Parts: sequence; structure tokens; C-alpha cells
Amino acid sequence: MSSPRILVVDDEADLRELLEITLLKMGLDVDTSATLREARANLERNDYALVLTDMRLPDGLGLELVREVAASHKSTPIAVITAFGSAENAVVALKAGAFDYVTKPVVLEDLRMMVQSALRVSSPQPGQAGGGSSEPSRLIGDSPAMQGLRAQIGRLARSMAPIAITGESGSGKELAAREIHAQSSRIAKPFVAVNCGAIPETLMEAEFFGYRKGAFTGAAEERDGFFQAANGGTLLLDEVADLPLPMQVKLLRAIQERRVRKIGATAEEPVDVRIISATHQDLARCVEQGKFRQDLFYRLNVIELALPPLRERLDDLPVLCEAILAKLAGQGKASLGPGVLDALRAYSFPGNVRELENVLERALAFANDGVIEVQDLSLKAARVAEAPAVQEVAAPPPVAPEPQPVSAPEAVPSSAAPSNAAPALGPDELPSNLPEYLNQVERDIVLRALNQTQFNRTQAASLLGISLRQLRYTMQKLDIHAPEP
Ligand SMILES: Nc1ncnc2c1ncn2[C@@H]1O[C@H](COP(=O)(O)OP(=O)(O)OP(=O)(O)O)[C@@H](O)[C@H]1O
Repeated sequence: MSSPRILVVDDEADLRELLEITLLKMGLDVDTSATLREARANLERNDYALVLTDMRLPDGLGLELVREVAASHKSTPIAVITAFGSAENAVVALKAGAFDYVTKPVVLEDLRMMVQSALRVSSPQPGQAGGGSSEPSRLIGDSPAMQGLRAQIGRLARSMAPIAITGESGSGKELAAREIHAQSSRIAKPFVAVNCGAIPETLMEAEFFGYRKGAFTGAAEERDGFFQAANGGTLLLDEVADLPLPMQVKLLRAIQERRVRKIGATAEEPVDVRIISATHQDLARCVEQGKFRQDLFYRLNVIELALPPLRERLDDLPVLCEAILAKLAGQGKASLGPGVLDALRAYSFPGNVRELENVLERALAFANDGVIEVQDLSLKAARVAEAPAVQEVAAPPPVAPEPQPVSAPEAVPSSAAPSNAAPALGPDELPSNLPEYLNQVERDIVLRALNQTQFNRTQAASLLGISLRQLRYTMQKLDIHAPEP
């Protein structure tokens, strides 16, 4: 079997030779071109496992070649060589469809790492997706929005370009990131998801970059950080807007240099990690407000993937419900009774698919024989957008589903009004239902904090000593919503 063939396009004879020798030593076949014209002629004649081009060539820009290869040689990854410090060029090339980049002066170790990962893309091993997974997507939904999203993910999985996933809470950002990883040539390596909002600021550097034994009190053993753990794979920076500014500087450096230094270490170590970030916040706004560094935003936001909220793709409800019920029921049976889909359609799902999962799980607990009826849904009446006038509801249930019978003790679950406090217990008294009692206590405290802060969730979370994300989950779990403006 012949070796994979690489095309090197560079007008600097010295660099061309260095690249050629390095690639030959890796057991690869190499063609070289000094101009765009020669490169085009080579591309006509041969199939390449990778094209590596300089950005500035005597007869044009490497970027032109990136666009041509991305359009006409879709299965050939193309990487660019950019001048050191010209982050802009790298980002422009990635946006134009480049698979990856290396900076000048070329560090051979980085080059080898990049080439290996390109080769995995152009000739996936059995069991590897390499950009064209035949596995069914985990992102369920047949709506045009979901079809478009899946197609976009298929394309994005083939490059190293950082992706910023945006979307409301529960809309599937983490799932989309996992899907990108699963469809990429990195599938055999780890996918590491980090909730940036849940790590105490003092521990961040150690968590991200690791530490050497004895680096600080308590560092009894050397430990890897998230970057080392994700080496060769994908690192999801979830809730990236929650990163404190000092950490943003360090992260930017790690992403730019592709090197990290453990706390207490003298040397940096190279890391080959694809970065995906996710947030439910408007990151551009955070930049305007000075909460997020512009340069990091620019680095992370090379390609944006926007997840639509569930209420904008209600046509996906039937397949989603079917998949969720199948998972919930296991060997048992679970189905939707008459009118249930209409009731769900009329709901706005502020918590998106995660909320749908919770609603169905709770409903199934109340359902008779696994058949969920409208009244089992206990959707928050206030959130039910105009319920359809005609519902194919068989029995007497009301148009808007009733409040939940068990876990929501007060009738206004989504209001900002303080809830009824959990009844005080005597020293020997026990609650008749512990989970329900604890929910009541938790709801009371969370509402108290929210009311004290005029529903400013960041402040409320800080009053309660939990992360914003934890607060969001708790609010969702307890059906607490900000009052409608
Ligand atoms: N299109 C989808 N198909 C199937 N399941 C989905 C889909 N979208 C989301 N889910 C499910 O909904 C739940 C929430 O998804 P996920 O954690 O990816 O959301 P998220 O946007 O990252 O949420 P958060 O912003 O709160 O972190 C998960 O259980 C996930 O499996």
C-alpha cells in the first residue's frame, strides 16, 4: 500500500525543504510547489491526504487555495502556515475551511502532531468516524433546523477550528459538542467537558493545567489538568462566559500556543486539544461589558453553532418524546395519551429538551399503565402559550394542565412570590415525605435569595454559595421562574 501523499506549498526553499524532510521521515510521500499555479496543477494530478500551504505566495494568497480545496477537494484537509503572532490569519483561514494551522517558525513537534491528526481525517481507521459517521446522530429531530445542524456538525467535525456553541439552557449544547467529537477523527481520544462556572476561582489554574508534586500545600501527587486529560481529543469549555478574567488570559495563551505549564513545572508541554466552547449568554455582549476578553472571544468564536430553542422546532416533539419515553420506560411501556402532544406544543419550554425530559419523567410517574395523560404533565399554566382551542382530549381534563399533584406544594410554582415555607418540624418529628419536604425547604431558600436580589441570578447564586449553573438547575428542578416582565 502506498504512503499517504502530502502537498507542501511554500515559496521559501529552506522551509519547503525542512517540511519535506520532516514529512518524508514520517514515512509520507511529499510533493512540493512554490506557487499557487504549481499547487493547482499538482492538485489536478494527485489526491492528497493533506495540503500544507504558506499564507503568502508569489502569485496570490494561501487563503485562495484553502477556499478552492474546501470547495472542490472536500475530502482533503488543508492546513496553513501563518506567521507567528498573526492570530488573525489563522482565524481567517479556519473560517474559510482550513483544517488547522501551524505557526512560523515551525516547531516540528507541532507539525507532526497536526499532520497525524490530518491523516486520521483523510483516512479514518475502521471504527473511526473521520467526518462521516454512519452512527445515528444523538441529536434527535427531523425539523429543517435540526437537519441543518447535523449537516453543519458533519462538516465541522473534520476540522480543528474552535467552535462556539450558543443556545438556551437545555437546548443540547453539550450533546452537540459530543456529537462533533464523536464524528471527528478524535473519537478514540477523550472528550472532556468542563463546567467553567462550577470551579472555584482559586482552583482553576490547577484544574485546567495540572500541578507538580509539592507545587503548593496539599499537592501530594503530580496531577494532570483538563488539557492533559483531553490530549488528542476534545475539550468542551461549558459556560465559558463564567470564566474569571485572569483565567481568560491563561486560557488564551494555552489555546494560542497549544502548550500548557503545570503549576510548579519549569517547562511547558505541548497539548493537542480541540476546543469547543458553549454558553447560554451573549458572549459578544459580555465583551462589550468588559466581562469577557475580546481576544479570547475572537479565538473561541471562529465558527459559531447556534442551537435553536425547542419552541422553535416543535415539529420535533413527537420524535423527541418517543426517544425520551423509550429511554425512560426501559423494558416497560410508555406512551402519550390523546391531546398530550397538543398540550406540549402549546408550552414554551424555557428549559428546552432537558425540561421536556423532566416533564415526561415526572408525568410517567403519575401515569396509569404507562399512558401519559394531559393532567399528568403538570406544565406550568403561566408558561403555556395560547393552548390550542381544540384539543383531542378524551376525558374531562382542562385545556391547561393542572398543577403538579405531589412535588409542587404551592399552586404558583413559577411565581416570584415567596413560597409557603416548609412546615417547621419538632425535634422528634419526621417529614412524611423526605424528598418533598427537602424540595420545599430548598425552594423556600432559593426564592428568598432570588427575591432579595430582584431575581438577579448571579447575585442570588453567590449569596447561596453555589454557581450560577447550579442555581439554574435548581430553579428548573423546582419550577421556579423569574416573574414575567
Ligand atoms: N436534539 C436532541 N435530541 C435528543 N436529546 C437532546 C437533544 N437536545 C438536548 N437533548 C437532551 O437534553 C438534555 C440537555 O442537553 P445538554 O446538556 O446538551 O444541554 P445544554 O444546552 O448543554 O444545557 P446547559 O446550558 O444547561 O448546560 C440532555 O439530556 C440531552 O441529552
